[in-house]
Amino acid sequence: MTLCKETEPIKIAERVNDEFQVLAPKLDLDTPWFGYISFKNKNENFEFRIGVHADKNEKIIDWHHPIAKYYYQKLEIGEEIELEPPYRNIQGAVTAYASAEGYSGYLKSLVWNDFKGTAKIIRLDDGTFVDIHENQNNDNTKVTFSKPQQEGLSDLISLLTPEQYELITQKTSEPLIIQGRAGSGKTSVALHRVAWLLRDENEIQEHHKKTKVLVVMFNKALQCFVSQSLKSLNLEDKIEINTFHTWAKLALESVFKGQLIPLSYFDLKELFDKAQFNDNKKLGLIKSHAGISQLMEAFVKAKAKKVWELIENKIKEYDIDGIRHQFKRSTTAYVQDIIEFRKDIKYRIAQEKDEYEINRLSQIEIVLQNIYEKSILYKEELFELLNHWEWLMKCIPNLTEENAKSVGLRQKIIQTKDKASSAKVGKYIEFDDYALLLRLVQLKRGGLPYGILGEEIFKFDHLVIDEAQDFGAMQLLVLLESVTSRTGVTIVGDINQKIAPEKDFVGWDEIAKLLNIDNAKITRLEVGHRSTLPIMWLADSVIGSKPILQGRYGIYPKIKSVQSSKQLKEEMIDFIIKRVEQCPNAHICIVFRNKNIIKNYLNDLKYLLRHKKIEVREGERDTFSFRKGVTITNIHQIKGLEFDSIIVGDASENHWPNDLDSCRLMYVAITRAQENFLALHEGRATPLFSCLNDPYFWKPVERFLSQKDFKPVQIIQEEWDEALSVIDLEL
Ligand SMILES: Nc1ncnc2c1ncn2[C@@H]1O[C@H](COP(=O)(O)OP(=O)(O)OP(=O)(O)O)[C@@H](O)[C@H]1O
Repeated sequence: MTLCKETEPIKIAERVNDEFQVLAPKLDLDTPWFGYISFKNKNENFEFRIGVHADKNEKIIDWHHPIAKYYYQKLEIGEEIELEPPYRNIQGAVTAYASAEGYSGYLKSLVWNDFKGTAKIIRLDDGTFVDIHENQNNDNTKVTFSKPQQEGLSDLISLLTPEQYELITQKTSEPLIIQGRAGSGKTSVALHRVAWLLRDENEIQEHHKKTKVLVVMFNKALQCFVSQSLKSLNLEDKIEINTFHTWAKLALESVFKGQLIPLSYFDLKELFDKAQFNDNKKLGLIKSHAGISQLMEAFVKAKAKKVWELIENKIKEYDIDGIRHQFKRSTTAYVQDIIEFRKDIKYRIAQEKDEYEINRLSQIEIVLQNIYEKSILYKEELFELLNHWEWLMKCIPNLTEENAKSVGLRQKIIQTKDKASSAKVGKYIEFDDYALLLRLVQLKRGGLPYGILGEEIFKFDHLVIDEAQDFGAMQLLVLLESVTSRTGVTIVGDINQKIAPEKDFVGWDEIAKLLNIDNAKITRLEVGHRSTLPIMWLADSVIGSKPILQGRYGIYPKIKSVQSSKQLKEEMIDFIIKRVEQCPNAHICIVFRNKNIIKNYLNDLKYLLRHKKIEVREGERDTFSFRKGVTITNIHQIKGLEFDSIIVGDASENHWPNDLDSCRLMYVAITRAQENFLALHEGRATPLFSCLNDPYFWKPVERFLSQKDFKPVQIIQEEWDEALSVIDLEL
């Protein structure tokens, strides 16, 4: 079916709708294709439809195809394109391009661009099509259509901006570091990049035993949210996606085979209280300092030297043919070297017939086995390392002797809990020890062990770190060492959303240094796509960031004062009922900074909304549900997530004073909202919203939104120079 010959956008949408109904059942997709581009030269018209999957018979190319690049580049109508080989015979001027979104085989929306301009057509619930581009206004309730239920990151293959497309398709010869505004698509770009790389056989070979791509984040609920989007990206079962905590725990369990017991925050508190030890948070922080890594490296190097001297000494009388000299002696990975050495000796024994030779080699094997067993006492070595206060002071700048000694004492309390009298340490560790132990294993083995016997080393081909701002230096280092090449990494984050204040973020330049590429390109994504422009404007003002006038129109965020908690609940109910009437699939999140009051609201709201068939539930870690309805949760659960609407239920000064942590947490809360943001407060309002007292605060947004198409006005340098050039001076 040719679309480019039709000139009426509504008719085009109807034709696409017919096409979708025929193709969708066959291609088994909501949206059989999502992108369209046509171009024309003197002799020919070319038309391409772009989909997630190619279908030759239906003339659909997939989004990896080189021609799809022109769709993503959002060329100007009339712009000439000439394809690179082998498609050189395809060339002409762009006549139209469009993006389409379907739902259950029907066209849901179509953005059509041709020489007449842009049309944005949507299908209403009654099956008719309207062009909403012409009728845009600030009220998102005027055009009613069913927003589909969203249970994971929405699929945006069709919507990628040219900048996002370029990042996704960047080769792995360079690491990708992206920082950017909330909702600018960082997580989405990282996942699409993995999907892109997994399609390209030259980049990542799929491994038949273990997945070769690791995606790590900090927040459990975000991991669940993102996991729900993997199917549409064709990434299900192809990647490992985990929180750092779970990934590190699993990795350590395979090393220690059940000999580790992590201590919770409460266990630690009890331990320190009992020992009358002041658990100074700062002391815990020392463990995630990059200096410890240098110390560890020096420590392992020294051990390696000693161990090889010992091996030399012990086996020289049996090693008449100098086998020991044939083996690799890495500066740090001596445990792996011993494993290889022992494997070879075992092989020689198996081949040998001569009894004397077998005995001789067996003696060597016994020595190696004994030394190997003593070399994998990682917990004991960590204990030794942290109890050397002089070493700690050398590697961590400005560390006082008192604090250095306290680090050791603290470690003693943890690691000697319930230990057997014959052992140096017990089974207990704290969360920060995960990274330290893994790093120690990596140094001594050259990577993390893998395979039934644990003798092989496994590395990922590609690593994605999401929410990088919440990782400590040691955790980042462990992750970066788990990937084959440091260029095979995608790291994304936003310092304004740092909600783990106890960890010092190493900074973007430092990450580039850790990657050993000091000049690595750090890309910044500026446009927030999740929230409307008014919501982003407020969020940027809360963190004092320079706002940008770009984005979707929408209604203004509200802050309301209430007199009692009864009235607060009434306001919530009123908001929820109205919003669900407008948008039945909306997922509304009520968020509190104070975790302890959630249960109280949960029960009351369940009761008050019982007749409206609106589900109310608590959101917590991996039990977080992303279905329509109401989720009540605390601020630390929602980073990276998105909701139709956000209500902050305790927006008073008590809970949200004007400090850095509050600013960042409030920024996270505001930017989770796609359409609506409401803050309610009993008592004095948080000073974070004082910008709203400025009568001019919304003026720039109002002016911008009143423009017909919301493109920011760009002034190019020449225009600027020309406008300001002074030719005659009237003196
Ligand atoms: N080019 C785009 N067009 C339309 N929507 C987009 C685009 N890019 C991203 N989005 C949408 O914006 C939302 C935010 O995307 P994503 O979660 O990837 O951003 P983020 O930068 O990781 O956000 P945050 O920092 O807040 O976690 C998602 O719903 C995503 O589908």
